Amino acid sequence: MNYENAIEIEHLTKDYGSFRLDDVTLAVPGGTILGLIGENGAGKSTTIKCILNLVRRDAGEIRIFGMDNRKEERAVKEQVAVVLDECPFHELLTPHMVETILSGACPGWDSKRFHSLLGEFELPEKKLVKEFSRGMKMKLSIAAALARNPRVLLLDEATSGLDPVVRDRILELFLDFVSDETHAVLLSSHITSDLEKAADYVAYLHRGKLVLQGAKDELLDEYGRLACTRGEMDRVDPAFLVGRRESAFQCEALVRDKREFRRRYPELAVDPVSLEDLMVFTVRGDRA
Ligand SMILES: Nc1ncnc2c1ncn2[C@@H]1O[C@H](COP(=O)(O)OP(=O)(O)OP(=O)(O)O)[C@@H](O)[C@H]1O
Repeated sequence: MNYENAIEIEHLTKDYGSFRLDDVTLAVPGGTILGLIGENGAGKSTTIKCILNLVRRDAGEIRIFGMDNRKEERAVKEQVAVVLDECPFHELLTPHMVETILSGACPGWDSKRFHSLLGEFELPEKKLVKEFSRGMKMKLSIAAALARNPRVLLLDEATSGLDPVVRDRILELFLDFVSDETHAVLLSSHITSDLEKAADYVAYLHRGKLVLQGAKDELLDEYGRLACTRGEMDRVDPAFLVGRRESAFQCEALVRDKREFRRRYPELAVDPVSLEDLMVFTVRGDRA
């Protein structure tokens, strides 16, 4: 791995007994957004907490722009801002008070940016956090994270409480953020359509293991969706198929190596896939 990478995770393992995050290796190059997808309990938050050192890993290495996240924890913390699915600010604070606290505590704090984001997100500066809706709390957390002027943004389900219009604007802000190659975003989300819009890379965690990862456009290009009769499906080389599902009327499966498949079976139609198809069929394949 080279140090153009903003985040490097190598062989990360965390064993909780009943759950094991198992040998996860991934990299997020500078200037890009990686979408971390996976079902509930797949290990997305555990991965993010390991990057932040909030959870002690059992094995593996994590580097932020080449800095070891344990040996150089302080320097790493200055470069990384995080938005978790819970608002980190006390209920009795106002955005104005949040700014007073964070401007003193965070060396790179950008007051102008914070105020402009508060304005854009229509967040009242003098209202108590406890009177905020879930979406308003999320927006405040995102505004505070961006105003810290980090190089790396980690977002754990940070857009899930937001309406589509606000989510769209926030994705634009993230895309804007990574237009600087010294920045990067790792965004975990169940909303795969958001990742389709914004992510350059996708990593799919399933039961603690990375089952799929790569450049989003390449993954969407490599796979296809096949719907045909059982007789047709039975003729297909199973090596092409992921997560076959049958009903009384038709068979469905994800097809890997779509181009080669089309060459071998020109009579069978293969449709484009979404990230959601990739998730659902891969899990189905695992259960089969
Ligand atoms: N402190 C802990 N002690 C024991 N097990 C834990 C602990 N924290 C998390 N786990 C387990 O680790 C597994 C992965 O949890 P994690 O929160 O990383 O999943 P996730 O992919 O973020 O899920 P979700 O999409 O539901 O937020 C779960 O089975 C969870 O119960």
